[in-house]
Amino acid sequence: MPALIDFLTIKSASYFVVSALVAFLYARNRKSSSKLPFPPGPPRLPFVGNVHQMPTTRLWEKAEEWGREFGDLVYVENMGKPLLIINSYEACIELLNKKSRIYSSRPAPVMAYLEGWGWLVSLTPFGDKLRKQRGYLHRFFQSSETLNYLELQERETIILLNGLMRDPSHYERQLRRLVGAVILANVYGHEVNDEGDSLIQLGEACLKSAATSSSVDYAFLDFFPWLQYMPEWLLRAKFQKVVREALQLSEVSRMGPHATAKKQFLDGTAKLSMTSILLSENIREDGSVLDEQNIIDSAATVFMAGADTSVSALMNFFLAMLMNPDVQKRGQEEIDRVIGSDRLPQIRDRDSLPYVRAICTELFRWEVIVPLGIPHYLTEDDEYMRYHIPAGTTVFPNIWMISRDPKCYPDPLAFKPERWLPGGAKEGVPSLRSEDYTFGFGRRACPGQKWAEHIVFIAVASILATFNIERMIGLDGNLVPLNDEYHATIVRAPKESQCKVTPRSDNSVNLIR
Ligand code: HEM
Repeated sequence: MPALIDFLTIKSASYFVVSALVAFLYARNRKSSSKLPFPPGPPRLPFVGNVHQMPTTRLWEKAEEWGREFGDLVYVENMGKPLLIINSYEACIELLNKKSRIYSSRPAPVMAYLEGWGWLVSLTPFGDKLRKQRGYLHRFFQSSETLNYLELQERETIILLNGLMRDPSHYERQLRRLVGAVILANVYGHEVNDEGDSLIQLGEACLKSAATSSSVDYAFLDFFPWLQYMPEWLLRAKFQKVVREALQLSEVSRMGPHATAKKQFLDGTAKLSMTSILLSENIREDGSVLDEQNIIDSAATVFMAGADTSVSALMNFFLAMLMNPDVQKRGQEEIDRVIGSDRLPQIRDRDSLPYVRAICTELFRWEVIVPLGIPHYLTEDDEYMRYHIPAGTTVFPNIWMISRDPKCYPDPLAFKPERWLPGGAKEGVPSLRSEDYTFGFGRRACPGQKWAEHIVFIAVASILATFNIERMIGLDGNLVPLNDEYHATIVRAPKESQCKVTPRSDNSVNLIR
C-alpha cells in the first residue's frame, strides 16, 4: 500500500507540474495574441494570476472594491483563466447586449457537471439547443397568456395570507410555499397542498446541492480537472461524496416530476401546464415525443432558477418593512385609498398603485438578489475601449455595483421607494430602472422576469393590505435585533428575522378567510 501511495502521489505531483506548465504557457501565449493591453486590474503574479486575491465568498464585494480603483472594466486571472468584471450599466449594454453573438455562452464549471447539473438551461452553451429551450421558457413565463398564471398567483397568494395568519413567525416557509406552488402548477400541473409538499422539498434540496457546485471550495477542479480522477482516500477532499449525493438529486429532480406529469397526460388527468401543453403538441403517433429532452430540461430548470430568486425578493420585502415602518404605512394608505377594504388587491390594480409599484422596483434594486449575475462566456477575441479581451474569458456583470451607484441613486443603501415616483424625490426619477439590470443582459437575460415581477407585486400588495409587519420587543423591553445576514451563493438571500406579523383588523381577517 505505501508503494501505491507513493506512486499515486508522484503521479499526481507530476500531473500538477505538467498542468501548471501548460497553464503557464497558455497564459503567456494569450498575452502575446494582441497588441492591445488587457483591461486594467490588480497586478497579477506569474502563473497563478490573482488567485491569492480572490475571496472565498462574496466576490461582488471585492469586485466593487476593484471597480472603485480600476473603473468600468476589471480584468483578473485565476491560474491562467481570464475573468472580466463589468462595473457599469453602459459597458454591460455595449458588450453583453450589443455584442451578444460572442458574449452569450456560459463557462462550464467542472463541479456542476460532475454533480449532473449540466442539463440546466442556465449552463447550456450558446447555440440551437439554447434557442429551443429559451423559446419554451419565453412562451410560458414572459407572457401570462399561455398559462393564465396571474389568476393562479392571486389564488395562491390568498393561501399565503392564510398561512401567515396561522403561522406568523415562519414567514420564509410561507413564501417558499407560495412560489413553489405556482411554479410547480405552471410547469407540471402539480398541486401543492401544504408546506411539506414532497416536490417543494425536493426542489429545496436541489437548490442547496446546486449551490455547493458553485462554491469556491471546488474551484480547484476548474484549474486541475484531472484531480476528479484521484481516488477519494488519496485526495482527502470530500467532493466525491458530495458529487455522489448530488448526482442522485439532479437526476430525480430532472426526470421524476416529468414522468408523473407525462403519466397524467397519457391518462387524460393532467392539468394545464407547460409540460402538458408541450407534450400535446409534440407527441407522435408511436407515443414518442419530439424534442422531449429539451422540454424536460427547460421545465426542470424553472424551479431551480425561479424559486430561490423570487423568495429572496419577498424576504427582502419583510426586512425592508421592518426597517422602514413609514414606507409600510404609506403603502397601506395607498391601498386603503385606492382599493378600499372590501376586496384584496389584484394584479390588474398595478397601474393605480404607483407607490406599491415603487416599493417593488426598489426591492429589485436594494440588496440585489443575483449580485454578479450568472457569468457569461466570451467565445471569440474582442476589443473594447482599446483593450483586448481574449476568447475564453468568463464575464461577470457587476449588478451589485450598478445598483449602488450614488450618481444614479443618491443614498444608495437606503430603501427609498420615493426615488421611483415623479416628483417624489428632489433628484427626480432615476433614468436607470432596477428591472433593466437585476434580471441580467442580452441573449441570456432572465426568461422569468415578467413572472417574477407579477408574483412579487401581488404578494407585496396583498400583505400590505392585510398585515402589519413589526419588530418584536424582547423580554428586556428592547427591540429584538434584525437578522441582516445573507446566505451568499450565486443568489444572495436574506435570513429570516424574528418579527410580529398580525392582521391589520377584523375586516382583514374576514377578507383573508
Ligand atoms: C426575482 C426573481 C429573479 C431574479 C432576480 C432573476 C435573475 C436572473 C439573472 C440575473 C439571470 C442571469 C441573466 C444573465 O445571464 O445575464 C437569470 C437567469 C435565468 N433565470 Fe431568472 N431571475 C428571477 C426569477 C426567475 C424565474 C421566476 C424564472 C422562471 C421562469 C427564472 C428563470 C431563469 C433562467 C432559466 C435563467 C437562465 C437563462 C439562460 O441561461 O439563458 N428566473 N435570472
